[in-house]
Parts: sequence; C-alpha cells; structure tokens
Amino acid sequence: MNPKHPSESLTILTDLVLPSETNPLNNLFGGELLARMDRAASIAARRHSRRIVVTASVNHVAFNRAISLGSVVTVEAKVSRSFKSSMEVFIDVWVEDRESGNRTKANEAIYTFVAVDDTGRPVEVPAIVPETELEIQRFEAALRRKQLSLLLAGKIKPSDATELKALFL
Ligand SMILES: CCCCCCCCCCCCCCCC(=O)SCCNC(=O)CCNC(=O)[C@H](O)C(C)(C)COP(=O)(O)OP(=O)(O)OC[C@H]1O[C@@H](n2cnc3c(N)ncnc32)[C@H](O)[C@@H]1OP(=O)(O)O
Repeated sequence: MNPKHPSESLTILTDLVLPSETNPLNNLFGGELLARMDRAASIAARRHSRRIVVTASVNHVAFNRAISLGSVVTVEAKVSRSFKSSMEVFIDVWVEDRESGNRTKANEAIYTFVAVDDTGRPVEVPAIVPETELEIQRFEAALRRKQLSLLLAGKIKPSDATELKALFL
C-alpha cells in the first residue's frame, strides 16, 4: 500500500447554524457539533483508507467558544496519523465573521476511526507522511494520544503506555 499525505484526506464541511440546532442561549448544541465533526472525520478516514470506517473513540473535544445562531461554521478534518488499522483524525472548527469574512477558530477535536471489512473486522490502512510543520507536530504526538485512549478504555496496561510514561520520567 502506498503511503499518503494528510492533505489527501482533507475534508471541509461548511454549514449554517439553524434555530432547531441551538440551545436556550441561541448557541449551537454540543451534540450537533459532535455529529458534524463525526461526519467530516469519517469522510477523511474513508478518503485515507478507501474502506468502511467506524468511530472507535472520541479522544478529545474542546468547546472553547460558543457558536451563535446564524453563524457560518466550517469543520475541517484531516487524518493526522495512521497505525495498523486505526487512524487519528484531527478536526478544526472555524466560524466566519459575517461582515469581514475573517475566520476564528472555535473548537477542535480528535477522533479515532478503524477501517474494517464487510464483516466488521479491522483491516490495514496506508501509512501517512506528514508534510507541514503542524502535520508533523500532530503526527508525532498521536502515538501518545492512542496509548492514553487505549489505557482509558482498559485495552492496554499502564506498563505498556511507553510514550505516556516518557512524558513523566
Ligand atoms: C449509495 C449509498 C451508499 C451508502 C453508503 C453509506 C456509507 C456511509 C458511510 C458513512 C460512514 C460513517 C461513519 C460513521 C462511523 C460510525 O458512527 S460507526 C458507529 C460507532 N462505532 C462503532 O459502532 C464501532 C464499534 N466498535 C467496533 O466495531 C470495534 O470495537 C473496533 C473499533 C472495530 C475495534 O475492534 P477491536 O476488536 O478492538 O479490534 P482491535 O484489533 O483490538 O483494534 C483495532 C484497532 O482499533 C484500535 N482501537 C480500539 N479501541 C480503541 C480506542 N478506544 N481508542 C483508540 N484506538 C482504539 C486498536 O488500537 C487497533 O488499532 P491498530 O493498532 O490496528 O491501528
């Protein structure tokens, strides 16, 4: 399998915030944003693997800024690292200023997807070669995040989380 670049999986979803998607403060529901991020991230993972993908975990979500009714919201997702069958996808959320058109970062999240065959069994995915400085940073930290996610899910022992331990020792 030929390695790919993160840019090959780049997925951009732009949409409005409608009244049915807001809370009593007239801001976008967190759950609606999670769903938009999941959709964009799953397309990115499919673009990287060209396989069926399932969400294995949501590793990190930061709702740093409320997004108000009528906002134009852009969700950008890109595979930051692939392992054997799993892919880490980074999602950046931007809000566009109505008048100037300037974009402000509102939120970010990191999801993990696993490529599977028709019976749901994990299958191998292409390796990834990061290009930009940000892609390299995200690639290098991804193994640590994978180990943390597996540790919290009870799928590895603390003694196997070598990258995490290296942070503290
Ligand atoms: C014309 C019309 C066409 C229509 C066409 C429609 C197509 C429209 C497509 C839309 C696409 C939508 C995409 C939505 C995606 C969902 O919303 S899917 C629904 C929600 N998710 C699920 O139901 C997943 C349920 N879980 C599972 O199936 C299994 O747990 C998994 C994720 C496959 C993992 O299976 P497992 O037995 O644990 O397998 P295992 O070999 O131990 O692990 C496999 C990999 O997962 C990793 N992993 C497992 N758990 C974790 C974890 N908690 N954290 C991090 N990594 C983990 C392992 O480390 C391993 O990684 P690699 O070292 O291989 O890279």
